[in-house]
Amino acid sequence: MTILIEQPEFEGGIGERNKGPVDENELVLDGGFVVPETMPDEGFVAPDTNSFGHTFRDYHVESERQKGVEDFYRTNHINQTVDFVRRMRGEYGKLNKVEMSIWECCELLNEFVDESDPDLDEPQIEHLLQTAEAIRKDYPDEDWLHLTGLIHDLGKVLLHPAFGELPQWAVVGDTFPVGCAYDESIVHHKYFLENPDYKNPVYNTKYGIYSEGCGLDNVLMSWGHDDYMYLVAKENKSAFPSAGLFIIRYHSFYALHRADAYKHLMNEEDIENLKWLKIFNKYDLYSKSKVRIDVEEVKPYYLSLIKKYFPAKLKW
Ligand SMILES: O[C@H]1[C@H](O)[C@@H](O)[C@H](O)[C@@H](O)[C@H]1O
Ligand SMILES: [Fe+2]
Ligand SMILES: [Fe+2]
Repeated sequence: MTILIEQPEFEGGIGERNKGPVDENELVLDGGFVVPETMPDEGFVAPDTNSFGHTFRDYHVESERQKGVEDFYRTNHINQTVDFVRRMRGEYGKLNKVEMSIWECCELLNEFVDESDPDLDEPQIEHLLQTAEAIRKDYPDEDWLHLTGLIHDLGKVLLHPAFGELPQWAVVGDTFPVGCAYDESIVHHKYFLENPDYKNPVYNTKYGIYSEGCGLDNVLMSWGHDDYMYLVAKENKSAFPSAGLFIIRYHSFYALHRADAYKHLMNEEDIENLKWLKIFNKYDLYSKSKVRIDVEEVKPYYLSLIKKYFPAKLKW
């Protein structure tokens, strides 16, 4: 791994700002993948409870961990503004922090535990492999989807000192559009009241700075591991499909893929890609368990996928 640059300053004064109108990137649909209609008989079975014995994504259960999660969302919702997102995209979109392979990044994540997650407190590499292996059971032929499972959370590397050691609220948790009204279905919605954009008439309407059917790639999402990994995968990809990029960018956008909010911003391509995202979510969420994967055993398979879809070293 080559660390190219010292970490950027986090508060204020970050690099060039994205001043212009929303300048997001194009998602080109490959159209090559058709969602299979039948499922194999014996596949991944989603459990009823998470690794703490609670139902999944229950943000109101009484527990020590849940208090931390609620605290996390309070800070997240207060600070994720249009200005903040533009600043982060401008800075991290340069991809000039580190050069390393995908597998090196998986290993870097070993030390981090996600404070926003009520369902899992294992190191992240476990979660990546659990997700990928669960998908592999049910969709053995969709190797790009296995790889998506492996890499979808790699953006959490923003927590690492080489990436500016961003605070958890700027890296993990559910995501949502900024620049238009925050939908009520977003977890712990009440904390948006203290977000300066909440009172800004340019941003607090149904469409805000967007328009009907403008396409999600034109929408600024709250900043974190999803958007960052999307930028990395998009800029470094050789053969990785756009459905995979879509999953990476929106996998934490539960208001969309679980609550059907923000549909008015979607275009035709988004509607197609959402089918894959909904499939993916099952494995991302319900594979969270205490069952450990033997990393050395599955490593050769994932290295072969990485080689097929990405260059040996990526710019991060
Ligand atoms: O707590 C989790 C976690 O950070 C995941 O990586 C993210 O995708 C989820 O949406 C979030 O709620
Ligand atoms: Fe995630
Ligand atoms: Fe995940």
